[in-house]
Amino acid sequence: MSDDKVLFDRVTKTFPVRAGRRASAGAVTALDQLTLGVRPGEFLVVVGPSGCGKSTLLDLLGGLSRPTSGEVLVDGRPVTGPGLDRGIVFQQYALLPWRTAAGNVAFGLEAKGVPRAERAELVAHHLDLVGLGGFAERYPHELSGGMKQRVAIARSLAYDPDILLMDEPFAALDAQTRDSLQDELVRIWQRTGKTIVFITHGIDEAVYLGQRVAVMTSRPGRIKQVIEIGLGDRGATEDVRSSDAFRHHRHEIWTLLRDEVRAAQSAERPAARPTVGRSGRTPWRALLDRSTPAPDSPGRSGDTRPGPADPVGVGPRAAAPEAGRSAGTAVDGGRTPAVADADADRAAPAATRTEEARVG
Ligand SMILES: Nc1ncnc2c1ncn2[C@@H]1O[C@H](COP(=O)(O)OP(=O)(O)OP(=O)(O)O)[C@@H](O)[C@H]1O
Repeated sequence: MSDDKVLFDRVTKTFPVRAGRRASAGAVTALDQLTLGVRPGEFLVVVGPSGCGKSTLLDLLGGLSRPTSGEVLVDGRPVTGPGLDRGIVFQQYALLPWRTAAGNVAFGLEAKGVPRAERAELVAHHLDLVGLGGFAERYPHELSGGMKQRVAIARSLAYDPDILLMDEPFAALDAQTRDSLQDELVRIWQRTGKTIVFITHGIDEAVYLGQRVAVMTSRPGRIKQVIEIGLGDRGATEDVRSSDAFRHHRHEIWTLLRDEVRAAQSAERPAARPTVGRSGRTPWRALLDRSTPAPDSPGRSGDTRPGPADPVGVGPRAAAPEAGRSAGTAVDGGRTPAVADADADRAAPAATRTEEARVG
């Protein structure tokens, strides 16, 4: 038996796709024979091009869907559904608007049957842990985006899962809030010793947070390479993001991702002729140039972020409360094929607009 806390063992996941206006019915292979181990207590970050199957991977580990073949194992046992041993934090906070911060953190504890007094203690402890000790009685609409995400993290930690699954949790936040939440997350991880699996579009975020970074191929997703990050103690160095080691890892991951991003972007527009802008470059080249400069180029260190400067994604994905990721349930509890089609339809014009903005 492996010593891994989590093991994706030759996992394949396909989704049936209904016939649409422009396509016949078929199947999408999101993950193909993917194998990845996560060590106990490890902070593992997964990065990859848009649509390569990152969220599918996390959903499988969360027990929100099942592999088509292969196995997802936690402590050597197959995952058969959601469980309190795994807490999930999505990009959208998914807080209950009618409950205060404390009420939201208490939610999972109530479901677990934790007695009232113990619950109050755990709620207070975890709100303190995320720096929200003074905000227990605030409702979600009275909290900033960063505070809401802190509440979501506190809620997931409060029922003491072994593994924290995080699907682009900071992608919707501004850069400053994101930086401080990254620091807090590292501190929380060091204090709690949880195993963390963190999905991101951001290379800098991956390098800053991860002990190891797993780089995925374009769809169908596999693990292209796993990079050991040697930055030492984040808290001990004044500005880790400016260090040579940070730049080295950033460049290493960017190089691995470059070809995958190209492949993913051309797959999104199979029928379209490449548009050549005034620069003489194709849109994907312009996107890479604009959003992911050569990592060691001057003045851009620390700049590769999800969002506008996102090198490998096309924007936020919707997230649903912990009961299931998707609002649509037509196929396998994930996004409906109709929504997936619509995503693909939107992607090409967006890319073209970016090119126009750049060269126009
Ligand atoms: N329920 C579903 N039905 C059909 N196709 C799906 C479903 N869920 C995901 N897919 C497809 O599987 C592939 C992987 O999707 P997934 O959301 O896991 O990618 P991702 O890497 O997380 O993307 P992004 O970075 O853009 O969020 C995509 O092509 C997506 O359209």
